[in-house]
Amino acid sequence: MTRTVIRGGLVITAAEEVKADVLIEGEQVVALAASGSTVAAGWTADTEIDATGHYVIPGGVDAHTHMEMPFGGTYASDTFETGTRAAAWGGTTTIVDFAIQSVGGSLREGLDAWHAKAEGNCAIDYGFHMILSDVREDSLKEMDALVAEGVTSFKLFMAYPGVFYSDDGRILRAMQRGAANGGLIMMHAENGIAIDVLVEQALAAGQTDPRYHGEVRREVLEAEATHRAIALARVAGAPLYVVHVSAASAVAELATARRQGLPVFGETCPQYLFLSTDNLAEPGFEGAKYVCSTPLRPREHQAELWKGLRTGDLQVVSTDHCPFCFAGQKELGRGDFSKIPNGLPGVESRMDLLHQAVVEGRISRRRWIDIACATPARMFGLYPRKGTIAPGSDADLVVYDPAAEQTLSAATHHMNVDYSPYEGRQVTGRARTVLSRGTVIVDGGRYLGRAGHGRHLARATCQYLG
Ligand SMILES: NC(=O)NCCC(=O)O
Ligand SMILES: [Zn+2]
Ligand SMILES: [Zn+2]
Repeated sequence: MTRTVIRGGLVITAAEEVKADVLIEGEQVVALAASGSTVAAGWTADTEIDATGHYVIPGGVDAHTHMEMPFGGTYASDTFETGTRAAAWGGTTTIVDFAIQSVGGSLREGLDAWHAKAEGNCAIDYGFHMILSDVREDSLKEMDALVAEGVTSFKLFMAYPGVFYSDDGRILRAMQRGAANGGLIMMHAENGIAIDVLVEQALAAGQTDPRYHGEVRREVLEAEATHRAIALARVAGAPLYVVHVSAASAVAELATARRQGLPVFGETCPQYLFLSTDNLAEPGFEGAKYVCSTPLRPREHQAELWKGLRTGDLQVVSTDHCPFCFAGQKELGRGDFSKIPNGLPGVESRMDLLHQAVVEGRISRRRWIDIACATPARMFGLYPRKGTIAPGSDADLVVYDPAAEQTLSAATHHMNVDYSPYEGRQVTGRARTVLSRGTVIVDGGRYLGRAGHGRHLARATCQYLG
Protein backbone atom coordinates (compact mmCIF):
# COMPACT_ATOMS: atom_id res chain seq x y z
CA MET A 1 0.00 0.00 0.00
CA THR A 2 1.33 3.48 -0.87
CA ARG A 3 2.55 5.47 2.13
CA THR A 4 2.59 9.26 2.18
CA VAL A 5 3.70 11.49 5.01
CA ILE A 6 2.93 15.19 5.33
CA ARG A 7 5.53 16.82 7.54
CA GLY A 8 5.89 20.00 9.53
CA GLY A 9 2.48 21.64 9.07
CA LEU A 10 0.05 23.04 11.60
CA VAL A 11 -2.77 20.47 11.62
CA ILE A 12 -6.10 22.25 12.19
CA THR A 13 -9.35 20.46 12.89
CA ALA A 14 -12.54 21.79 14.45
CA ALA A 15 -11.26 20.48 17.80
CA GLU A 16 -7.58 21.42 17.92
CA GLU A 17 -4.45 22.85 16.33
CA VAL A 18 -1.25 20.82 16.62
CA LYS A 19 2.15 20.83 14.97
CA ALA A 20 2.02 17.28 13.66
CA ASP A 21 3.09 14.99 10.86
CA VAL A 22 0.34 12.97 9.18
CA LEU A 23 0.87 9.41 7.93
CA ILE A 24 -1.34 8.12 5.12
CA GLU A 25 -1.58 4.52 3.95
CA GLY A 26 -3.53 3.96 0.77
CA GLU A 27 -6.69 6.06 1.01
CA GLN A 28 -6.73 6.72 4.75
CA VAL A 29 -4.98 8.63 7.48
CA VAL A 30 -3.41 6.06 9.80
CA ALA A 31 -1.50 8.15 12.36
CA LEU A 32 -0.56 11.61 13.56
CA ALA A 33 2.55 12.32 15.63
CA ALA A 34 4.19 15.49 16.88
CA SER A 35 6.53 16.93 14.25
CA GLY A 36 10.11 16.15 15.17
CA SER A 37 9.11 13.35 17.56
CA THR A 38 10.93 10.04 17.33
CA VAL A 39 7.68 8.38 16.26
CA ALA A 40 7.23 10.71 13.29
CA ALA A 41 10.93 10.60 12.44
CA GLY A 42 10.70 6.81 12.22
CA TRP A 43 8.02 6.85 9.52
CA THR A 44 9.16 5.86 6.06
CA ALA A 45 7.04 6.72 3.05
CA ASP A 46 6.92 6.57 -0.74
CA THR A 47 6.07 10.26 -0.87
CA GLU A 48 7.01 13.03 1.57
CA ILE A 49 5.11 16.31 1.40
CA ASP A 50 6.70 19.29 3.11
CA ALA A 51 4.06 21.44 4.83
CA THR A 52 6.42 23.73 6.74
CA GLY A 53 4.81 27.15 7.14
CA HIS A 54 1.47 25.77 5.96
CA TYR A 55 -1.73 24.53 7.53
CA VAL A 56 -2.84 20.94 7.07
CA ILE A 57 -6.63 20.94 7.08
CA PRO A 58 -9.40 18.48 6.21
CA GLY A 59 -10.69 18.84 2.66
CA GLY A 60 -13.70 21.11 2.50
CA VAL A 61 -17.18 19.57 2.60
CA ASP A 62 -19.63 21.60 0.51
CA ALA A 63 -23.05 20.27 1.43
CA HIS A 64 -25.03 22.34 -1.08
CA THR A 65 -24.23 22.28 -4.80
CA HIS A 66 -26.28 22.06 -7.98
CA MET A 67 -24.19 20.70 -10.85
CA GLU A 68 -26.11 20.65 -14.16
CA MET A 69 -29.30 21.68 -12.37
CA PRO A 70 -32.23 22.43 -14.69
CA PHE A 71 -33.66 25.85 -13.85
CA GLY A 72 -35.73 28.41 -15.74
CA GLY A 73 -35.34 26.72 -19.10
CA THR A 74 -31.58 26.24 -18.87
CA TYR A 75 -29.01 24.23 -16.90
CA ALA A 76 -26.42 25.22 -14.30
CA SER A 77 -23.26 25.60 -16.35
CA ASP A 78 -20.94 23.37 -14.30
CA THR A 79 -21.18 19.65 -15.01
CA PHE A 80 -20.14 17.17 -12.35
CA GLU A 81 -16.80 17.01 -14.15
CA THR A 82 -16.08 20.74 -14.34
CA GLY A 83 -17.67 21.58 -10.99
CA THR A 84 -15.86 18.94 -8.96
CA ARG A 85 -12.55 19.86 -10.64
CA ALA A 86 -13.10 23.48 -9.64
CA ALA A 87 -13.99 22.36 -6.11
CA ALA A 88 -10.69 20.48 -5.91
CA TRP A 89 -8.76 23.56 -6.98
CA GLY A 90 -10.34 25.42 -4.09
CA GLY A 91 -9.59 22.76 -1.46
CA THR A 92 -13.04 21.14 -1.35
CA THR A 93 -12.90 17.35 -1.55
CA THR A 94 -16.54 16.39 -0.91
CA ILE A 95 -19.78 17.77 -2.30
CA VAL A 96 -23.35 16.85 -1.56
CA ASP A 97 -25.48 17.70 -4.60
CA PHE A 98 -29.25 17.63 -5.07
CA ALA A 99 -31.02 14.96 -7.11
CA ILE A 100 -34.47 16.17 -8.21
CA GLN A 101 -37.81 14.39 -8.20
CA SER A 102 -39.85 15.76 -11.09
CA VAL A 103 -43.55 16.45 -10.61
CA GLY A 104 -45.39 13.21 -11.36
CA GLY A 105 -42.13 11.27 -11.18
CA SER A 106 -40.66 9.02 -8.52
CA LEU A 107 -37.72 9.64 -6.23
CA ARG A 108 -36.00 6.62 -7.77
CA GLU A 109 -36.19 8.06 -11.30
CA GLY A 110 -34.76 11.36 -10.07
CA LEU A 111 -31.98 9.73 -8.10
CA ASP A 112 -31.03 7.38 -10.98
CA ALA A 113 -30.82 10.35 -13.33
CA TRP A 114 -28.43 12.17 -10.98
CA HIS A 115 -26.30 9.07 -10.46
CA ALA A 116 -26.00 8.82 -14.25
CA LYS A 117 -24.83 12.44 -14.49
CA ALA A 118 -22.23 12.05 -11.74
CA GLU A 119 -20.89 8.54 -12.10
CA GLY A 120 -17.48 8.38 -13.75
CA ASN A 121 -17.27 12.16 -13.98
CA CYS A 122 -16.33 13.44 -10.54
CA ALA A 123 -12.85 14.43 -9.41
CA ILE A 124 -13.82 14.22 -5.72
CA ASP A 125 -16.25 12.19 -3.63
CA TYR A 126 -19.92 13.11 -3.73
CA GLY A 127 -23.22 12.34 -2.08
CA PHE A 128 -26.81 13.25 -2.86
CA HIS A 129 -29.69 14.91 -1.11
CA MET A 130 -33.11 14.43 -2.71
CA ILE A 131 -35.39 17.33 -3.67
CA LEU A 132 -39.03 16.41 -3.02
CA SER A 133 -41.05 18.24 -5.67
CA ASP A 134 -44.16 16.10 -5.45
CA VAL A 135 -44.98 14.77 -1.98
CA ARG A 136 -47.40 11.89 -2.58
CA GLU A 137 -48.13 8.75 -0.56
CA ASP A 138 -45.80 6.69 -2.77
CA SER A 139 -42.97 9.23 -2.62
CA LEU A 140 -43.22 9.33 1.17
CA LYS A 141 -42.76 5.55 1.19
CA GLU A 142 -39.79 5.86 -1.16
CA MET A 143 -38.05 8.13 1.35
CA ASP A 144 -37.47 5.10 3.60
CA ALA A 145 -35.61 3.21 0.86
CA LEU A 146 -33.46 6.21 0.04
CA VAL A 147 -32.44 6.68 3.66
CA ALA A 148 -31.47 3.00 3.78
CA GLU A 149 -29.20 3.43 0.76
CA GLY A 150 -27.47 6.57 2.00
CA VAL A 151 -29.54 9.45 0.65
CA THR A 152 -30.45 10.68 4.09
CA SER A 153 -31.64 14.26 3.55
CA PHE A 154 -34.56 15.76 1.65
CA LYS A 155 -35.04 19.32 0.48
CA LEU A 156 -38.46 20.91 0.39
CA PHE A 157 -39.37 24.28 -1.07
CA MET A 158 -41.78 26.85 0.36
CA ALA A 159 -40.84 28.91 -2.75
CA TYR A 160 -41.25 28.43 -6.52
CA PRO A 161 -44.98 27.60 -6.82
CA GLY A 162 -45.63 25.33 -9.79
CA VAL A 163 -42.05 24.05 -9.86
CA PHE A 164 -40.63 22.74 -6.57
CA TYR A 165 -43.19 24.20 -4.13
CA SER A 166 -44.86 22.13 -1.42
CA ASP A 167 -47.76 23.39 0.67
CA ASP A 168 -47.74 23.12 4.46
CA GLY A 169 -49.65 19.82 4.49
CA ARG A 170 -47.14 18.16 2.19
CA ILE A 171 -44.28 19.62 4.20
CA LEU A 172 -45.75 18.30 7.43
CA ARG A 173 -46.16 14.81 5.96
CA ALA A 174 -42.57 14.74 4.71
CA MET A 175 -41.33 15.94 8.10
CA GLN A 176 -43.34 13.23 9.88
CA ARG A 177 -41.81 10.63 7.58
CA GLY A 178 -38.34 12.07 8.18
CA ALA A 179 -38.90 11.95 11.93
CA ALA A 180 -39.69 8.25 11.58
CA ASN A 181 -36.95 7.18 9.15
CA GLY A 182 -34.13 9.50 10.21
CA GLY A 183 -34.09 11.59 7.02
CA LEU A 184 -33.16 15.22 7.68
CA ILE A 185 -35.51 17.79 6.18
CA MET A 186 -33.79 20.74 4.50
CA MET A 187 -35.95 23.78 3.83
CA HIS A 188 -35.88 26.55 1.27
CA ALA A 189 -37.74 28.99 3.50
CA GLU A 190 -39.38 31.80 1.54
CA ASN A 191 -43.10 32.44 1.16
CA GLY A 192 -43.25 31.75 -2.57
CA ILE A 193 -47.01 32.30 -2.90
CA ALA A 194 -46.73 35.88 -1.60
CA ILE A 195 -43.52 36.49 -3.57
CA ASP A 196 -45.24 35.55 -6.83
CA VAL A 197 -47.94 38.17 -6.18
CA LEU A 198 -45.25 40.80 -5.62
CA VAL A 199 -43.37 39.69 -8.76
CA GLU A 200 -46.50 40.09 -10.85
CA GLN A 201 -47.20 43.53 -9.38
CA ALA A 202 -43.61 44.71 -9.87
CA LEU A 203 -43.53 43.63 -13.51
CA ALA A 204 -46.92 45.28 -14.13
CA ALA A 205 -45.46 48.51 -12.72
CA GLY A 206 -42.52 48.31 -15.14
CA GLN A 207 -40.01 47.28 -12.45
CA THR A 208 -38.08 44.80 -14.52
CA ASP A 209 -34.42 45.30 -13.49
CA PRO A 210 -32.47 42.69 -11.51
CA ARG A 211 -32.61 44.75 -8.31
CA TYR A 212 -36.36 44.14 -8.08
CA HIS A 213 -35.59 40.44 -7.56
CA GLY A 214 -34.22 41.47 -4.16
CA GLU A 215 -37.08 43.86 -3.44
CA VAL A 216 -39.96 41.45 -4.03
CA ARG A 217 -38.32 38.62 -2.11
CA ARG A 218 -38.89 40.56 1.08
CA GLU A 219 -36.96 39.80 4.23
CA VAL A 220 -40.17 39.32 6.20
CA LEU A 221 -41.20 36.57 3.77
CA GLU A 222 -38.00 34.66 4.56
CA ALA A 223 -38.49 35.17 8.31
CA GLU A 224 -42.16 34.15 8.13
CA ALA A 225 -41.38 30.98 6.18
CA THR A 226 -38.55 30.13 8.57
CA HIS A 227 -40.91 30.57 11.51
CA ARG A 228 -43.55 28.40 9.82
CA ALA A 229 -41.04 25.69 8.92
CA ILE A 230 -39.88 25.59 12.53
CA ALA A 231 -43.49 25.33 13.74
CA LEU A 232 -44.20 22.46 11.34
CA ALA A 233 -41.00 20.65 12.37
CA ARG A 234 -42.00 21.06 16.02
CA VAL A 235 -45.42 19.51 15.31
CA ALA A 236 -43.78 16.64 13.41
CA GLY A 237 -41.12 16.13 16.08
CA ALA A 238 -38.48 16.41 13.36
CA PRO A 239 -35.12 18.18 13.20
CA LEU A 240 -34.87 20.91 10.57
CA TYR A 241 -32.00 22.32 8.52
CA VAL A 242 -32.77 25.67 6.87
CA VAL A 243 -30.68 26.23 3.74
CA HIS A 244 -29.18 29.46 2.39
CA VAL A 245 -30.28 31.75 5.24
CA SER A 246 -29.72 35.37 4.19
CA ALA A 247 -31.95 37.54 6.43
CA ALA A 248 -31.05 38.71 9.93
CA SER A 249 -34.66 38.12 11.01
CA ALA A 250 -34.49 34.50 9.81
CA VAL A 251 -31.35 34.00 11.95
CA ALA A 252 -33.35 35.43 14.86
CA GLU A 253 -36.11 32.85 14.26
CA LEU A 254 -33.54 30.05 14.36
CA ALA A 255 -31.93 31.49 17.48
CA THR A 256 -35.28 31.72 19.29
CA ALA A 257 -36.16 28.14 18.40
CA ARG A 258 -32.74 26.89 19.47
CA ARG A 259 -33.10 28.68 22.82
CA GLN A 260 -36.32 26.70 23.25
CA GLY A 261 -34.27 23.55 22.74
CA LEU A 262 -35.54 22.69 19.26
CA PRO A 263 -33.17 20.80 16.93
CA VAL A 264 -33.14 23.44 14.19
CA PHE A 265 -30.03 24.25 12.20
CA GLY A 266 -29.08 26.91 9.70
CA GLU A 267 -26.75 27.22 6.75
CA THR A 268 -25.58 30.40 5.13
CA CYS A 269 -23.42 30.93 2.06
CA PRO A 270 -20.45 33.15 1.12
CA GLN A 271 -22.60 35.34 -1.13
CA TYR A 272 -24.68 36.47 1.85
CA LEU A 273 -21.57 37.07 3.95
CA PHE A 274 -19.63 39.05 1.34
CA LEU A 275 -22.16 40.51 -1.15
CA SER A 276 -25.28 42.64 -0.78
CA THR A 277 -28.17 44.40 -2.53
CA ASP A 278 -25.57 46.95 -3.69
CA ASN A 279 -24.40 44.26 -6.12
CA LEU A 280 -27.95 43.57 -7.32
CA ALA A 281 -28.27 47.31 -8.05
CA GLU A 282 -25.11 47.49 -10.19
CA PRO A 283 -25.69 49.51 -13.40
CA GLY A 284 -27.31 48.12 -16.53
CA PHE A 285 -28.00 44.43 -16.35
CA GLU A 286 -24.90 43.65 -14.22
CA GLY A 287 -27.11 42.93 -11.20
CA ALA A 288 -28.26 39.71 -12.91
CA LYS A 289 -24.91 38.18 -11.92
CA TYR A 290 -26.08 38.33 -8.30
CA VAL A 291 -29.61 36.94 -8.67
CA CYS A 292 -30.13 33.99 -6.36
CA SER A 293 -32.79 32.92 -3.88
CA THR A 294 -32.98 33.63 -1.05
CA PRO A 295 -31.73 36.99 -2.39
CA LEU A 296 -28.79 39.09 -1.34
CA ARG A 297 -29.78 41.43 1.48
CA PRO A 298 -28.72 44.96 2.50
CA ARG A 299 -25.17 45.02 3.89
CA GLU A 300 -26.36 45.32 7.54
CA HIS A 301 -27.46 41.68 7.48
CA GLN A 302 -23.89 40.46 7.09
CA ALA A 303 -22.96 41.31 10.69
CA GLU A 304 -25.89 39.21 11.97
CA LEU A 305 -24.87 36.25 9.81
CA TRP A 306 -21.28 36.42 11.09
CA LYS A 307 -22.62 36.69 14.62
CA GLY A 308 -24.80 33.63 14.03
CA LEU A 309 -21.76 31.70 12.85
CA ARG A 310 -19.80 32.72 15.94
CA THR A 311 -22.56 31.99 18.45
CA GLY A 312 -23.55 28.70 16.80
CA ASP A 313 -27.05 29.76 15.77
CA LEU A 314 -25.81 29.08 12.23
CA GLN A 315 -23.79 25.91 11.87
CA VAL A 316 -22.68 25.53 8.25
CA VAL A 317 -21.39 27.57 5.33
CA SER A 318 -22.10 25.85 2.01
CA THR A 319 -22.07 27.50 -1.40
CA ASP A 320 -25.41 26.73 -3.07
CA HIS A 321 -23.13 26.59 -6.13
CA CYS A 322 -25.52 26.98 -9.07
CA PRO A 323 -23.69 28.88 -11.81
CA PHE A 324 -25.25 30.40 -14.91
CA CYS A 325 -23.18 32.25 -17.50
CA PHE A 326 -23.95 35.92 -17.91
CA ALA A 327 -23.94 35.51 -21.70
CA GLY A 328 -26.92 33.50 -22.86
CA GLN A 329 -28.15 32.38 -19.43
CA LYS A 330 -28.51 35.30 -17.00
CA GLU A 331 -29.45 37.28 -20.12
CA LEU A 332 -32.65 35.25 -20.42
CA GLY A 333 -34.03 37.71 -17.89
CA ARG A 334 -33.27 40.99 -19.68
CA GLY A 335 -36.46 43.02 -19.40
CA ASP A 336 -37.98 40.61 -16.83
CA PHE A 337 -36.02 39.89 -13.65
CA SER A 338 -38.25 36.90 -12.89
CA LYS A 339 -36.72 35.07 -15.87
CA ILE A 340 -33.12 35.41 -14.66
CA PRO A 341 -31.97 31.91 -13.66
CA ASN A 342 -31.40 31.85 -9.91
CA GLY A 343 -27.98 30.96 -8.60
CA LEU A 344 -24.35 31.94 -8.14
CA PRO A 345 -21.03 30.17 -8.58
CA GLY A 346 -18.94 29.55 -5.48
CA VAL A 347 -17.69 25.99 -5.02
CA GLU A 348 -14.08 27.00 -5.75
CA SER A 349 -13.88 30.13 -3.60
CA ARG A 350 -15.64 29.09 -0.37
CA MET A 351 -12.60 27.88 1.59
CA ASP A 352 -10.57 30.97 0.64
CA LEU A 353 -13.34 33.48 1.38
CA LEU A 354 -13.84 31.89 4.79
CA HIS A 355 -10.10 31.94 5.41
CA GLN A 356 -10.20 35.64 4.60
CA ALA A 357 -12.71 35.93 7.45
CA VAL A 358 -10.09 34.29 9.69
CA VAL A 359 -7.50 36.81 8.48
CA GLU A 360 -9.93 39.64 9.27
CA GLY A 361 -10.62 38.26 12.75
CA ARG A 362 -14.30 37.41 12.18
CA ILE A 363 -13.92 33.71 13.02
CA SER A 364 -11.16 31.56 14.48
CA ARG A 365 -9.18 29.04 12.45
CA ARG A 366 -10.94 26.16 14.18
CA ARG A 367 -14.35 27.67 13.54
CA TRP A 368 -13.37 27.97 9.85
CA ILE A 369 -12.79 24.23 9.74
CA ASP A 370 -15.88 23.57 11.84
CA ILE A 371 -18.34 25.41 9.58
CA ALA A 372 -16.71 24.37 6.29
CA CYS A 373 -15.65 20.77 6.98
CA ALA A 374 -16.55 19.11 10.28
CA THR A 375 -20.12 20.23 10.90
CA PRO A 376 -21.35 19.71 7.33
CA ALA A 377 -19.82 16.21 7.50
CA ARG A 378 -21.60 15.52 10.82
CA MET A 379 -24.86 17.09 9.69
CA PHE A 380 -25.02 14.86 6.64
CA GLY A 381 -23.69 11.59 8.05
CA LEU A 382 -20.14 11.62 6.71
CA TYR A 383 -18.14 12.05 9.92
CA PRO A 384 -15.39 11.11 10.76
CA ARG A 385 -14.72 9.68 7.31
CA LYS A 386 -14.84 13.28 6.02
CA GLY A 387 -14.42 16.62 7.75
CA THR A 388 -11.55 15.83 10.09
CA ILE A 389 -8.00 14.46 10.24
CA ALA A 390 -7.78 11.37 12.43
CA PRO A 391 -6.70 7.74 12.16
CA GLY A 392 -9.35 6.03 10.02
CA SER A 393 -10.48 9.18 8.22
CA ASP A 394 -10.25 9.38 4.46
CA ALA A 395 -7.02 11.13 3.49
CA ASP A 396 -8.88 14.11 2.05
CA LEU A 397 -6.38 16.74 3.07
CA VAL A 398 -5.30 20.21 2.05
CA VAL A 399 -1.89 21.73 2.55
CA TYR A 400 -3.02 25.33 2.81
CA ASP A 401 -0.76 28.35 2.37
CA PRO A 402 -2.16 30.97 4.77
CA ALA A 403 0.06 33.72 3.35
CA ALA A 404 -0.58 33.30 -0.38
CA GLU A 405 -2.15 36.39 -1.92
CA GLN A 406 -4.65 35.94 -4.71
CA THR A 407 -7.17 37.98 -6.66
CA LEU A 408 -10.46 36.21 -7.36
CA SER A 409 -11.35 36.49 -11.03
CA ALA A 410 -13.17 34.75 -13.87
CA ALA A 411 -9.88 34.95 -15.76
CA THR A 412 -8.23 32.55 -13.34
CA HIS A 413 -10.99 30.47 -11.74
CA HIS A 414 -11.78 26.95 -12.92
CA MET A 415 -15.57 27.02 -12.63
CA ASN A 416 -17.36 26.82 -15.98
CA VAL A 417 -18.90 30.25 -15.78
CA ASP A 418 -17.99 33.49 -17.54
CA TYR A 419 -17.95 35.82 -14.54
CA SER A 420 -16.97 35.88 -10.89
CA PRO A 421 -19.28 37.50 -8.33
CA TYR A 422 -16.05 38.34 -6.46
CA GLU A 423 -14.17 39.79 -9.47
CA GLY A 424 -11.06 41.66 -8.31
CA ARG A 425 -11.42 40.78 -4.62
CA GLN A 426 -8.07 40.20 -2.88
CA VAL A 427 -7.89 37.29 -0.47
CA THR A 428 -5.04 35.90 1.59
CA GLY A 429 -4.69 32.12 1.61
CA ARG A 430 -4.87 29.35 -0.97
CA ALA A 431 -4.86 25.56 -1.21
CA ARG A 432 -1.37 24.47 -2.33
CA THR A 433 -1.67 20.67 -2.31
CA VAL A 434 -4.98 18.80 -2.27
CA LEU A 435 -5.37 15.08 -1.64
CA SER A 436 -8.49 13.07 -2.23
CA ARG A 437 -8.42 9.64 -0.56
CA GLY A 438 -4.63 9.74 -0.47
CA THR A 439 -4.15 10.80 -4.10
CA VAL A 440 -2.66 14.22 -4.85
CA ILE A 441 -5.15 15.92 -7.18
CA VAL A 442 -3.85 19.51 -7.05
CA ASP A 443 -0.27 20.53 -6.39
CA GLY A 444 1.32 23.96 -6.66
CA GLY A 445 -0.85 25.22 -9.49
CA ARG A 446 -1.03 21.88 -11.36
CA TYR A 447 -4.16 19.79 -11.66
CA LEU A 448 -3.40 16.08 -11.27
CA GLY A 449 -6.90 14.74 -10.66
CA ARG A 450 -9.13 12.82 -13.02
CA ALA A 451 -12.80 12.49 -13.77
CA GLY A 452 -13.96 9.22 -12.23
CA HIS A 453 -11.67 9.29 -9.21
CA GLY A 454 -14.57 10.59 -7.11
CA ARG A 455 -16.91 7.99 -5.65
CA HIS A 456 -20.48 8.13 -4.48
CA LEU A 457 -20.83 8.34 -0.70
CA ALA A 458 -23.67 6.44 0.93
CA ARG A 459 -24.31 8.64 3.96
CA ALA A 460 -25.42 7.82 7.49
CA THR A 461 -28.26 9.82 9.03
CA CYS A 462 -27.56 13.16 10.73
CA GLN A 463 -24.86 12.88 13.40
CA TYR A 464 -25.13 16.47 14.61
CA LEU A 465 -26.81 17.09 17.92
CA GLY A 466 -26.17 20.81 18.16
N1 LIG B 1 -30.41 29.31 -4.70
C1 LIG B 1 -30.57 29.57 -5.95
O1 LIG B 1 -30.74 30.72 -6.30
N2 LIG B 1 -30.56 28.58 -6.87
C2 LIG B 1 -30.46 27.20 -6.63
C3 LIG B 1 -31.74 26.57 -6.19
C4 LIG B 1 -31.99 26.71 -4.70
O2 LIG B 1 -31.16 26.31 -3.90
O3 LIG B 1 -33.04 27.21 -4.33
ZN1 LIG C 1 -33.14 26.76 -2.29
ZN1 LIG D 1 -29.60 25.35 -3.62
